This record gives sequence, structure tokens and C-alpha cells, in this order.
Amino acid sequence: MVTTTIPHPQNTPIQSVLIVGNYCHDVLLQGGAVFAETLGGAASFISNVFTALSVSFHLTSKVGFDFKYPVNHEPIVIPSSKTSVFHAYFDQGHTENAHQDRVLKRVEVCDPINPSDLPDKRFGFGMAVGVGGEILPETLEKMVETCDAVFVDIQALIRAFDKNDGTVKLVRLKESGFYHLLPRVKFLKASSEEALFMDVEEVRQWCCVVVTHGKDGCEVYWKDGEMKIEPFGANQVDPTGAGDSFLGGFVGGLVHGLVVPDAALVGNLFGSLTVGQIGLPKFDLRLLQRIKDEVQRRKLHSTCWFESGDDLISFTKPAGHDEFRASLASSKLVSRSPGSVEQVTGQPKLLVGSVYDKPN
Ligand SMILES: Nc1ncnc2c1ncn2[C@@H]1O[C@H](COP(=O)(O)OP(=O)(O)OP(=O)(O)O)[C@@H](O)[C@H]1O
Ligand SMILES: O[C@H]1[C@H](O)[C@@H](O)[C@H](O)[C@@H](O)[C@H]1O
Repeated sequence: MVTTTIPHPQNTPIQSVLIVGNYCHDVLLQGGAVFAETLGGAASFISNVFTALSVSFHLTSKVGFDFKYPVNHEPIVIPSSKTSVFHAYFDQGHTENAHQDRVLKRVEVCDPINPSDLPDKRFGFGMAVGVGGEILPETLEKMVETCDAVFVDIQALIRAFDKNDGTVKLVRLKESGFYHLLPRVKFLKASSEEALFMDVEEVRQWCCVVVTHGKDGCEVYWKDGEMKIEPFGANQVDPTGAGDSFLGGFVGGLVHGLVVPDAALVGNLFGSLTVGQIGLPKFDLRLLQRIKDEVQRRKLHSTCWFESGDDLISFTKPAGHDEFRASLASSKLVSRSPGSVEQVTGQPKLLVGSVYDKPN
């Protein structure tokens, strides 16, 4: 069995998670018109998945006086600031230095999250999941000091914003101001477009790199090996938040005691559930129960990270991995009925139409 020396958080049976990143308002546009407005930000998609998986967490997030969505975990409200706003244009074509399936513009920006905004306590897991440049190097530094295992979405580190219109551009990870902290980070998640801005071969020597590939699932790279994790099928109507929900499912799986390959399957599952809906997804309650049952069953049959007591995480696909995938896939087949949908955070506002066809 291939293992690596990632310590499990402090031998505590119940893992607490710190999520750091601002909520935002997302405005989705196509053909010059707004077709949806939703609650956004990686923090909102991840909390949505954690709530679905019954993972408890603390959230540090900032919004402005104009924040307009009801949420279960209250953000810090900055009276002198507006909430960060992103406009996502789905028909402006591809640019070389931007997200491929949409052009994103940050049109309002809330305050950054400072180290002093973080709670003064230790956490098993920390997640640095900024969207608008709100995570500062010193904030990530405090997270690696106070959390046993830190997970970073690369979008929190490498985004730059055009001075005139806020268009999101990416800078190389090496020039981001965060590079020196990578040896203290446990997992770095990047989409395939973002991965072009880093040297995966170099970074995997320090931390585990997870690259997501949209409908093709994801790949996990660590010092001594790599593996591909199979996707789940989906009818994509809006790709927004797929990567965030993936990360929520992945970390949620680890918190529940799954090994990395099995947790990555849970990540792929939540990514696939997210692209099937506009904005923040709502999950069918029976589907969630099936997923949680499968995760509990799986945990009983695999070497659990937290309970093994040997301070090692296995990166090898354990026996039964394919069966676990099949059982998760079959849980997607449970039908939706009125009243079985759990609404965990802000509702999207559909302005034009109800189904969006992904542009080529
Ligand atoms: N069309 C799809 N069908 C099935 N699964 C998908 C699809 N798109 C995304 N996923 C799942 O979601 C995960 C994350 O998707 P993706 O690689 O597009 O992330 P991303 O580009 O960071 O997303 P975003 O920036 O829109 O949040 C994938 O690894 C996959 O598991
Ligand atoms: O709500 C979305 C989502 O969090 C995406 O992952 C991020 O890329 C966008 O900037 C944000 O507006």
C-alpha cells in the first residue's frame, strides 16, 4: 500500500473545519442579458455540501451592507463596504488567461480577510477558498499555523483583476506571493485551466495536488504517484461552483474518515450534482441520506485515516473502490419528489429562462 506522511489532525475523533473565503453575489449573463442572480463564493458552495453531509464547520467570510441572501452561517458584515460581485459572461469566447467556460469579472470587492478575523482556536482542517483576492499571504500563514491540515483552492491564490473592468486573470503560482507557504499546505486543488499556471511536478513534492477535469472527473498527484478518479454523469446547465462543491465533497469525505481516492469520488459526485442546477444546488433529501449511508458503510470497510492511528493516509485505491463508486452512482437514481428537497442556503433568482445550455 502506498502511503505518505500526512499527519491526521491531532487524533481527535470529531473533526472541525474552518472555511475561509468571502460570500459573493453572482450575476450570470448571456446574450447581453442577465439570466440568473445567485449567492456565490466558494464558501457558500462548500457550506452547502458540508450541511448536506452533516459536517460541522466554522466559517470566516466578509460581506458588505448590501448582502442579500439568507445564510445559515452568518458572515462578518462590513458596513462601509459592498459585497463582492462577479459577473459571469457565458458567451464572450475564450481568453488565453481566463477561465475557459466563462469570462468572469469582479465588479465589486469586499474587504480582505485578515489574520485577526480568524478565530483564535485550533482546527483539524482549514480551507482557504477565496474568490476575489480576499485571502492574504499572512492569512494563509495563520491558517497553516492553526489548522492541522490546510486545503487550498488555487483560485484563492492566483487571481488578478483587470484595473478597468475587473476581468479575472490568472498569474503564475510562483509569482503569487503564496509560493513559500506551499510546503505547509496539505492539498492544493486546481481546475485543469488553473493547473497550467503551476508546475505540478514541483508542487506535488510538497503537497498533494488535485486537478479537476470537468466532466472527466479528477486526478490526484502526490509525491510518489498519481491516480485518476472516475466522474459521474450529469446534464450540465451551469458549471458555476462545480470545483467548490467538488472540494466540499472531497473534504467532507475525508472528515467522515474516507481515504483520499474514495473521498475524491464523493467530490466528483457533488461536482456532478452542482452542474445540473443553476447557482447553488439544492439536494434531494433521500439522495443525501443514500450518500451518507454509503459513506458510513464505506468507512467501515476501509482503513480510516483518523482511526487507524498510524498517522498515514493511503493514496492507493482500496479494495471495493469501484463498488463504492457504483453505489454512489446508483444513489443518484433516487427520484425527486416535492417536499424532499433540502434548501440549505440562499436561493438563486432566475430572471430569464430556467435552463441554460453550456456554450461550446
Ligand atoms: N459536466 C460534468 N459532468 C459530470 N461531472 C462534472 C461536470 N463538470 C464538473 N463535474 C465535476 O465537478 C468537478 C469540478 O469541475 P471543474 O473541473 O469544471 O471545476 P472548476 O472549473 O473549478 O469549476 P468552477 O470554476 O465552475 O467552480 C469535476 O472534477 C467533476 O467531478
Ligand atoms: O460563485 C462563484 C464560484 O465560487 C466560483 O468557483 C468562482 O470561480 C466565482 O468567482 C464565484 O463567483
